Amino acid sequence: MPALTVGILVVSTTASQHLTVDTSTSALTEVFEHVNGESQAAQWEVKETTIVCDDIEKIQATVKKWADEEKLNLIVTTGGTGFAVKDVTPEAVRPLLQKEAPGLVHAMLSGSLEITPFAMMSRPVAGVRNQSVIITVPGSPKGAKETLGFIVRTVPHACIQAAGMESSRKLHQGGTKQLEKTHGITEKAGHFHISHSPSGHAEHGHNHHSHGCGHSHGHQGPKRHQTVPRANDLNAAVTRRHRESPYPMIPVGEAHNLISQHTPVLSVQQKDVNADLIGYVLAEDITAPEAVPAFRASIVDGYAVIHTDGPGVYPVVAVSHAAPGAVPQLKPGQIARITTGAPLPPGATAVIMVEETAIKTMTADDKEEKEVEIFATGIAENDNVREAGSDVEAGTVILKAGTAITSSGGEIGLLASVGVSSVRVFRKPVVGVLSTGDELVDHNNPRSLEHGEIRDSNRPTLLSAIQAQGFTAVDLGIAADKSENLSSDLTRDANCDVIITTGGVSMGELDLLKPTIEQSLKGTIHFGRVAMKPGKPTTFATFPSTNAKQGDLDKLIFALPGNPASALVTFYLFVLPSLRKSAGYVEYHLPRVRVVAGNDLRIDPRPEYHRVFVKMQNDGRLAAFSTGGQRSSRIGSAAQANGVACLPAKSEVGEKREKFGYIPKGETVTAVLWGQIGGLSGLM
Ligand SMILES: Nc1nc2c(c(=O)[nH]1)N[C@H]1C(S)=C(S)[C@@H](COP(=O)(O)OP(=O)(O)OC[C@H]3O[C@@H](n4cnc5c(N)ncnc54)[C@H](O)[C@@H]3O)O[C@H]1N2
Ligand code: MOO
Ligand SMILES: [Mg+2]
Repeated sequence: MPALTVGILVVSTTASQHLTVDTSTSALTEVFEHVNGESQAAQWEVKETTIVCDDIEKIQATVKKWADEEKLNLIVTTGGTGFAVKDVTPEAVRPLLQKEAPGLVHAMLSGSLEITPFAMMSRPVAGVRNQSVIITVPGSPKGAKETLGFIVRTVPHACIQAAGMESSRKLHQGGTKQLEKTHGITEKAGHFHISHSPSGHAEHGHNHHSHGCGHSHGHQGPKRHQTVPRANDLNAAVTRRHRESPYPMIPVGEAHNLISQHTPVLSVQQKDVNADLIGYVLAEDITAPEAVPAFRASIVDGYAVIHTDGPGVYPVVAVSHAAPGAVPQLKPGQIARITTGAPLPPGATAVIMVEETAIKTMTADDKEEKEVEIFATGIAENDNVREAGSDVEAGTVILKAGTAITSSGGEIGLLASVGVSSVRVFRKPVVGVLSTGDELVDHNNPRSLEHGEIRDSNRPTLLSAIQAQGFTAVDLGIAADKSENLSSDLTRDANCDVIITTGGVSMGELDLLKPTIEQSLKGTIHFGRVAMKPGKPTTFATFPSTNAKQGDLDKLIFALPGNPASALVTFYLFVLPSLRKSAGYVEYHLPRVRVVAGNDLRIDPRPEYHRVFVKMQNDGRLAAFSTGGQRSSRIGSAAQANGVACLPAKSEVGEKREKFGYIPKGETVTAVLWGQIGGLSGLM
């Protein structure tokens, strides 16, 4: 798709007066950038941003300029959609719309209502003016971001149609093909039909929105996909099971959004400052109770002087060591021996390094210098002096809320330097790991395997990865492929905030996780399939907690595929960001970098996450080398991998490449990193 141009109009009287308070523009820009990073998604270019006060005429002037003159593809206003007297954005935008878009309004409201009932306090409008699609999202950066997130992957098609783009037919078909593949959505005579149901009885699609009755139908099943039938009935015979997955295959980006939406940030606790604080995120700004240094101190070993005295021979009248205690006053014509970090004698204005001096005379016992000659010339006031508070001023904020305590030691050191011994941080989630499958045998069971048995490699893998990422991992063992076992094992440790299971989520008759979550745990499955390789049956659900300590927070379940490489890749791509969000991380997704393919990388009908080792090259670029065979069962594909190269689906790479079957060596692709980048070996 060509880049679609966007204008972001912040409607806020405060922000229009104090430009610095606007964080909505960057929050919305981030959403577009995030989507740009998804290989199969539309590309957005934020072309215009401006801030106006809550004034109908000003709002209209900007929207008209962007729609009528600049012909931007999408105009997003944020703010002024509430019920306050000053809120006039819908009143300003509505008369400008030549066509209204109730579908977009519905999508924004229904998505937001699932997050907070306060969404009903927003009065969005949406529609088309000339060739521009216009939407109005709420003012809070969080709300704005979430609301935009609900439509941003679908709205390109509206923009392309509204713009009557030359290639719209072709682009649109391409786009629809993608939607069809990932959502089960098809377009017939301009209407979208959502056919989530393999049995064909749930063809609701757009009429869902067009009854005009203003409420949704009472379908059972996952909240967000209201046309999805429930998982297999636990008590039904195998002949009654679904023969096609009832779960729509959603794009990876949508899976990330759903996980973010349902991942709570956990409560705040007080923690001591020591090595156990690593990985926690501060829940408060930390103000320095003490200054560093607390006194004027020397930066070098030498002699404290009065700088105006200049070079010459001076009597050594005192000694100041880096030790507690008072130091006598220095008078003009006198100097004092001093060590690095020791307090300056009152009256001293600079320190001369010992290397720039010589002993002139000594005390009678020859043990100390009596007079010293200073050679240094051009000494300025405060040379080699650390003023009190010059590293840290008492009362200033040294670390802001949202800062993660890293293992580098820097943050712990800073806190310790000002005498902070405990801080308020977000609680980290406790993560249970349960393997499922009758075929599993503990990896350390010394007996040899019987026919059909395999070693449980997922549990030690995930327990290690969770622990290495700084979270508490609880070993929930192996559950047999029986629903009663699964539900009792899933609820066994009430302290777990998050449970990761592996296996039992695909189409086999013993794949019982999904029905168990829905029917026994009364949980909600937010998605049950993702368009990716590996990881297609990745399932994300929440269920009510019975642990009073966890308040009314639901527990999260990541039911990962049993295939070992699939389980580990989906752990990094989906579970880890969620754990980090719960722990208060602001940047909770894994870092992405652009890399050169170090080998030809085979492409698949699904977007593929190819395990690679990313390493710096002699030319200064990063290159990604395949770890070899990428079959989902081969956990060896993750050994020595520090991330994955994100490869587009075959259908996304153009006809020539599609035939070719791989991304050639030397091509640039995006990689997601979970380990340290390899460098050039050798000294700096
Ligand atoms: N008819 C279909 N079959 C399959 C589909 C499909 O769409 N239609 N999807 C395939 C994909 S893709 C994957 S991935 C797997 C996922 O399977 P499950 O998550 O249901 O997992 P299981 O069936 O229980 O096991 C799959 C595989 O993994 C081995 N396994 C399980 N647990 C462990 C463990 N703890 N350590 C090591 N290995 C484990 C298990 O023995 C199986 O070999 O489904 C495909 N099928
Ligand atoms: O989606 Mo599966 O994880 O390819 O083997
Ligand atoms: Mg299975």
